[in-house]
Amino acid sequence: MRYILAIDQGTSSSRCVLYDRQANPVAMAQQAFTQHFPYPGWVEHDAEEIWTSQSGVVRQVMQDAQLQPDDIAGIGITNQRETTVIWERSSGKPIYNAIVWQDRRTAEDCIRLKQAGAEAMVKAKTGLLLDAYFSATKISWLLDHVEGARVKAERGELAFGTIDSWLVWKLTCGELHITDVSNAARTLLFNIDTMQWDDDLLALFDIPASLLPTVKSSSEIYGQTRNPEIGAGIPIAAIAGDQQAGLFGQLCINAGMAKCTYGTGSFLMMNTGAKRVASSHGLLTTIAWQIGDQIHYALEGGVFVGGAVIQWLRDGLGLFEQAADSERLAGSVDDNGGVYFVPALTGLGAPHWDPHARGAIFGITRGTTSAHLTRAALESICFQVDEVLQLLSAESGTPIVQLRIDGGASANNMLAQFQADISAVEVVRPANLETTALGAAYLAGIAIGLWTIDELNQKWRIDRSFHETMPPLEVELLKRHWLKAVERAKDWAE
Ligand SMILES: Nc1ncnc2c1ncn2[C@@H]1O[C@H](COP(=O)(O)OP(=O)(O)O)[C@@H](O)[C@H]1O
Ligand SMILES: O=P(O)(O)OC[C@H](O)CO
Repeated sequence: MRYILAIDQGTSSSRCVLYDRQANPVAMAQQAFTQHFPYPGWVEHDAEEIWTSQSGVVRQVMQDAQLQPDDIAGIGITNQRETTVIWERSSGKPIYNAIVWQDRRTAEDCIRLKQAGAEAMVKAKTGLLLDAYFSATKISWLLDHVEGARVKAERGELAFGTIDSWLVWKLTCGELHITDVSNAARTLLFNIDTMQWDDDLLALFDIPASLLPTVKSSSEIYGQTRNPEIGAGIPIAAIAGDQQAGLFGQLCINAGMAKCTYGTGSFLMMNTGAKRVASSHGLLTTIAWQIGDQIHYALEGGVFVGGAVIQWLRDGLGLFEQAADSERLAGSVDDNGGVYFVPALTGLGAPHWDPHARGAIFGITRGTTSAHLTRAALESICFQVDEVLQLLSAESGTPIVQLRIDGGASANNMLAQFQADISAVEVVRPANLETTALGAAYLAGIAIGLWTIDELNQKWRIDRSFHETMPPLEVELLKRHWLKAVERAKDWAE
């Protein structure tokens, strides 16, 4: 019996899931790690702690299932994207904490580059926008602010990687410095037409090419583990960014299929097949995956605060004890009572991209209760997703009729029903909600020859699907108020 091990390195925790030959999950371990917030708007992780938490859960799963390295046919890696690590090639030590995708410290740098007219080129080559979210300005910041870093980088002594590269480096004890196309496509340095690191972009951000990893496909045997903490000789067989792995794990394998992950943020992604669809409304064009020489592109919209608004009601306001209690509380009233909550707690992502927007609650009256507030918060997750969904349908030219959902907040039936109502789509929740790890495992199993895409497609199992029931006039009224609220929350912070 041989197993596939999926490493899922997320923003708040490191997870490991073990799958058997039929791709059934058989063991799982998870460990949270420290979030560092040194200044307002800054978010860092200790890259060494990422490794120790990740290797810890891998060891735990192997122990629980009583496995030796020989029992594992391959490892698939999936990871929080854009988060930037630079380390010394000789010692393998990071020169600074990892700068996390949520970190806004380079927002002003991006504004300056935009004012200098760089955005059109960046967008044409990368499919992305000039925003602090992506890796490039984080790399420049590290080179400019860590003493001696730029000189060392120019001498070829440093390596840059997103979290996948860092994990592969650690797994192979520095033998491999690689990434895959789906992660490279999030750096602002990778040309998604030529599928190469781009000299013009490297010059724009003043980044030496010697820092960069070699770019590989998302599903192939790159090499073997060498690290004694895990065990030697296990093939590393897949790498994909977590949203792209989620799209694959949801088996959205054909053009036009879309998924939404409702986690801390909400991430919508549509497979656009071999076609690169450009957006003129703030969506991102990106690479979904490469298998063999076949590349799938995707159109994406990321909403920064999704389930996190429920966390805030729980931890910041103490309205309930568990996130799941939000469903009962919100369900205790018939409607939102005219309350609209714009959860722009860290600014607004797609499609507005307003770093200066802030959270705001509108329509409060003397009759407003915690139940209305909670209902408005849940609805806000869906309104934000709906804005992206409508744009995805319009810009891709393929109206979304079915949305496959996953992530922690997708367990909330009220949320799923409201999404179906306001977006007029069938919302489908699969039986296995760990789609990110599953996608990484699928990609690894394909590389090893354990299964084919067609076989995987047979494994798709639905937990529940939700259909629209709300009268169109009511939907229109709700959306009109939502848009009014969003406009008022914009451009607040100075
Ligand atoms: N039943 C629920 N209803 C609404 N929100 C929920 C529910 N369960 C979890 N959440 C929210 O989902 C998020 C956790 O989802 P998860 O997929 O684990 O996130 P991540 O991978 O981003 O850490 C939290 O922000 C939490 O508030
Ligand atoms: O770790 P997650 O699930 O919050 O995902 C983070 C995304 O990859 C950021 O782009």
